[in-house]
Amino acid sequence: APQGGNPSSVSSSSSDASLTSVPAPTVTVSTVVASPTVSSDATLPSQIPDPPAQSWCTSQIFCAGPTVNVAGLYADPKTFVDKPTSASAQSVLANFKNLTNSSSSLTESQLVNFVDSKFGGEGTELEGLPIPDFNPSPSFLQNVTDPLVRAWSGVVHGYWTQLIRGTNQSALCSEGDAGPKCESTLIPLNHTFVVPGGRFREQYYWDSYWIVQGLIKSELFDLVNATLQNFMDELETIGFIPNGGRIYYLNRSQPPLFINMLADYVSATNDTAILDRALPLAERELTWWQDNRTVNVTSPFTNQTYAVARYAAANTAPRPESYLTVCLR
Ligand SMILES: OC[C@H]1O[C@H](O[C@H]2O[C@H](CO)[C@@H](O)[C@H](O)[C@H]2O)[C@H](O)[C@@H](O)[C@@H]1O
Repeated sequence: APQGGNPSSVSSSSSDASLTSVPAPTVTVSTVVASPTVSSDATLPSQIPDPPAQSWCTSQIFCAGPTVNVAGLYADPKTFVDKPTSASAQSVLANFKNLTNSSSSLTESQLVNFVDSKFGGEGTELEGLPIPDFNPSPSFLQNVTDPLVRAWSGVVHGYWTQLIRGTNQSALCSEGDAGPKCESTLIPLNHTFVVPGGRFREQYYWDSYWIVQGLIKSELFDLVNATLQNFMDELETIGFIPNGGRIYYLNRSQPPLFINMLADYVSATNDTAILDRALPLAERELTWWQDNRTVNVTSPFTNQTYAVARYAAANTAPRPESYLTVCLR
């Protein structure tokens, strides 16, 4: 949903013939324009120390280094960190340095101009995708007896068409022959995925567990498979499944529900072939939790020692996507 300011949209819609019985989806990917709460000639607070560098996110634009987010340009600090640069990181950083060197007191409007000229729309590395063979009337709907609830369930079922994303390969920041073209916080995924929506533009770990429950009811099994393939890719390349599909989530996890999603998918489809790849990776995830998130706790009452898994993050800086929210507390 738009989050303040006049929405500027990048839309994609489907004309897939199999969707003729439901309205073709129009997916708004990019939404927000700057809406600072102070006047445009207000100067930025000086002497704000840079967030300390974090080994799990070395981006000097989005995680460490001087941050644009001190200016509060957007109602939601996640907006800025979801904007890919439109030039190489090196040139964006040099430009920012010039700007701060040339003026002892940078103003809000100078910063708005800088961001508008050096960054693209948030989420533009993603694209809305149609659902091939979307069935507007899956069998679970026939079992809903109350006509009002059935109609409402049909509307909710239709929301899937708004939430399907892929990595927009043509907008992806990657190092080509001529060097890096841009920098982005997106963790690119090879397969289609389902997003929670609104400011949550990427795949999330435990949201996907609930999403999978719904996709199975909606008979969208290929999307469940794609969700699992993305998580398996992450287990292979990252070693665990991060909180969400952005680099600023790389030190956080969510409840490890991959194995539950896998079990639900296999029960619903009998696609046991997936297990060849999935089971060793499920083991790898368990080992990661044992090695990285498990502590021994001894009961003062029984003197028994238990291995307890818990959430933890090695972090000494504000969360990039919640920068001012944390700093103003
Ligand atoms: O629906 C996605 C997730 O939304 C919330 O958490 C996310 O936003 C928080 C603030 O930016 C951030 O700290 C957290 O790491 C993100 O996952 C919600 O709390 C989650 O339960 C949910 O998965």
